[in-house]
Amino acid sequence: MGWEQIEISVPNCSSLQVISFPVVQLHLNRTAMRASQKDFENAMNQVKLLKKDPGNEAKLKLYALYKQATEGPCNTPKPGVFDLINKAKWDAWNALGSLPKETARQNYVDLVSSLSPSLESSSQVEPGTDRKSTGYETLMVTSEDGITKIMLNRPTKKNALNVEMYHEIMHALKAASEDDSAITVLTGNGDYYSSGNDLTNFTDIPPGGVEEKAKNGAILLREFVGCFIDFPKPLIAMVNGPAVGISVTLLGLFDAVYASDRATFHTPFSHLGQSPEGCSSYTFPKIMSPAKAIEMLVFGKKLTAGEACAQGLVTEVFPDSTFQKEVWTRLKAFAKLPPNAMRISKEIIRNREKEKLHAVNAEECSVLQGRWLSDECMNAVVNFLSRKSKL
Ligand SMILES: CCCCCC/C=C/C(=O)SCCNC(=O)CCNC(=O)[C@H](O)C(C)(C)COP(=O)(O)OP(=O)(O)OC[C@H]1O[C@@H](n2cnc3c(N)ncnc32)[C@H](O)[C@@H]1OP(=O)(O)O
Repeated sequence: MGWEQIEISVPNCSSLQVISFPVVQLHLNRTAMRASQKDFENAMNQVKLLKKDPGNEAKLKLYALYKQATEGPCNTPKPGVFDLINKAKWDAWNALGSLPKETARQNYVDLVSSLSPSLESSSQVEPGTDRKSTGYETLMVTSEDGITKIMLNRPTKKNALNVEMYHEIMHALKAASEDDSAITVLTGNGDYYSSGNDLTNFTDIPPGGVEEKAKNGAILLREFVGCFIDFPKPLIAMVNGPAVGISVTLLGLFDAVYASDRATFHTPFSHLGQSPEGCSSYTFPKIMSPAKAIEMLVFGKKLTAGEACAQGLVTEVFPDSTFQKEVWTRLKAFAKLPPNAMRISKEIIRNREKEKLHAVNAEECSVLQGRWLSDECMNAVVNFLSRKSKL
């Protein structure tokens, strides 16, 4: 690891002290952080180029965010009262509590950018533009021909949804609901549509323990699913490959689902000691009959694209070789229709169900919060993470 000495004066200590500040972090889990490493490294390099000393407060904040972003919440013993430098560093890090690593990384980049306004980070958007195409760590978002495309972009992780991705999808949906596009499309980059919830989300336990983790997860999930329930424009899923877990259940909230014949649809909730979400406990029985919904949601039966289409979950299936071309041609034609008429028609079709869907969402999240604390769930996650089991 490379270290750069940064001088810092500590309150109650008259002399200038020196702390070591990591500028290269070779110990990072490179795979997990790959998407953000460039911005993060750029920001670390920018720190070295600062013309003015940012002051102790900012330096401690940078240190704390760096540690949180790379190691997670502070869990080292508190230094003694006379160890002033290390105590100040520890206090700053510890004050970040359970702030997610991804947020800490972004805050670090933002802080560096605010300290050096002339040095723009590559993750920053240009003035006057929104976050389309740039600024997302886990998504590629573009807007063209009246269509906003939100592409899940963690192909090496089969587009598993980590905490950052949940937040970014909510942000992208909000932006799409306000932009001038007529329709919005969600799809995946690479061979998968999505492998569902990132099971490593369960590993980052905050100081409040697993109960706090489960509570925060339920709050996030409720807000996330709520964005799909309330999305005002036609929302279309282009299922380019296998879909698992929450990426399947949410499909019941889309207005059309087009699938490649390579796609499969799998909700192995019982195998994972979990229970259905995404309003699927309500939408799936309505879409495909209670018995078929139970085969999927309770027994974890995996459907082919053809089967999912026969049961009404998928609108139409296309050969993989022509999937992109055929679906985009169709979507471009849809996007030329009068946008207000489409929005109003969607509203009249969906609105009377909205209240019910929000109630279902709340109930599912509350049940899941309990499930996440069960031995059945914890064992399933541990088995996956220790590579003892896959779907
Ligand atoms: C705020 C919380 C909200 C929670 C909402 C509740 C949501 C519930 C669900 O979505 S349940 C579904 C959870 N998903 C899974 O159980 C899938 C687990 N993954 C697998 O079983 C397999 O990875 C696979 C079948 C999807 C693909 O298998 P294979 O083709 O053999 O590829 P790899 O297993 O080698 O995967 C490549 C790479 O991706 C990582 N990865 C894949 N899926 C996930 C995942 N869901 N979570 C975390 N990581 C995942 C995998 O570990 C490999 O990483 P590596 O190369 O080893 O670093």
